[in-house]
Amino acid sequence: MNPARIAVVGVGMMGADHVVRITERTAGATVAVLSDYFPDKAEQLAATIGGCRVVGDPLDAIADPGVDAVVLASPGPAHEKQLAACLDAGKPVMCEKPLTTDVISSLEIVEREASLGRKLIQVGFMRRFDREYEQLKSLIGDGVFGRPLLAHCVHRNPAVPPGFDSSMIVKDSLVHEVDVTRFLFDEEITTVQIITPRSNPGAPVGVVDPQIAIFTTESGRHVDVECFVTTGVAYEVRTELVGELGSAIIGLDQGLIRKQRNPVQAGRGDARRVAGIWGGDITPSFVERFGGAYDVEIQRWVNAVRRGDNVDGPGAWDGYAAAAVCAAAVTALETGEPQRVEMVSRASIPGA
Ligand SMILES: NC(=O)c1ccc[n+]([C@@H]2O[C@H](COP(=O)([O-])OP(=O)(O)OC[C@H]3O[C@@H](n4cnc5c(N)ncnc54)[C@H](O)[C@@H]3O)[C@@H](O)[C@H]2O)c1
Ligand SMILES: O[C@H]1[C@H](O)[C@@H](O)[C@H](O)[C@@H](O)[C@H]1O
Repeated sequence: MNPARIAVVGVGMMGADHVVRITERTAGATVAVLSDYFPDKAEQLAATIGGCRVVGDPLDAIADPGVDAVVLASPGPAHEKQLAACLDAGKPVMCEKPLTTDVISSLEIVEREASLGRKLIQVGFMRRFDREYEQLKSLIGDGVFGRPLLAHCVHRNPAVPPGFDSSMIVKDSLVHEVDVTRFLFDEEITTVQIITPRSNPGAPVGVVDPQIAIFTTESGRHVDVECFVTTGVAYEVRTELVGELGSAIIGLDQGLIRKQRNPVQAGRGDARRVAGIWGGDITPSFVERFGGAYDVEIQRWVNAVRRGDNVDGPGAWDGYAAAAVCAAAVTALETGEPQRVEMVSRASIPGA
């Protein structure tokens, strides 16, 4: 089978990382074309990897007959047009989150893809490919903790780029916990509230940081998230899942830590930690924390592309659902009131 010929559109931090990933660590794929709003940037990167062409206009890169599939790592506002071009060309695309930057255009993309009868879009919610998140998901599937009841999440960044505002904490950072909630519990989020404690003096002027988000899901589960993006410390992403019969936490550099009723002494309220100690390293950024997850994400996507299958990772619907929750969360942030998430039903779009 020939390698999949990939165009990478947008070669900034994330795009350049994917170029190295595809070139050095992905089987069955080759970077054929690079494209960026600043072609010089693409030229410089192309010179370091060799064997690929630079195409100035991203839409030409997508339509290029020498390209089988596209990695979109341009900024969110560029995604709508570029995704539409991928659908028009019938090419699979791995689109970094967000799908698009608003709910209406996200829904349009869902409808457009559904009308083709093929799943071409994967959204870059890489946590679904992280080993620890996969372990949490399997624990739920195995019923080890009975039914899951709630989750507590922490999402801390040492710093954010210039221009990052309060709503971007929702749309750029909290969006990952939105997807984690939907992934773990397999149901939609129905309400969202944002609580704003006293702001960190180290946050840029006007940026409301930290934020505490509270989600309620269709079946009444609760998820709370501390999103704090200017800690000045390190990159910390933790999720603790609490079920009827026990709990488990990931993100402590200890692997998954489980607490459950002692099977021997069950009934006496006894609990034991199955593994782990406190302490360990904290990753400096998402590149280290989720490097393995990005590798798996891209490899599985490439495998699906080569088989000619529908992509099987998080798709356009997941991107739309995340956009709908984030829109409600931004309103919740602005008003201080809990908000209902407004979404169309999936069943109303055949093929979505
Ligand atoms: N999954 C994750 O953990 C993760 C992490 C970081 C960023 N992201 C996402 O990746 C995308 C890129 O983020 P980044 O941090 O690499 O940003 P970046 O600013 O470092 O890179 C973006 C690149 O796109 C180029 N560009 C701008 N407009 C363009 C256009 N219309 N067409 C093509 N190229 C264009 C820029 O010149 C730049 O080189 C965003 O959607 C972001 O949300 C995801
Ligand atoms: O764009 C990044 C990226 O999505 C990271 O995974 C997230 O942890 C950061 O908060 C966000 O700014």
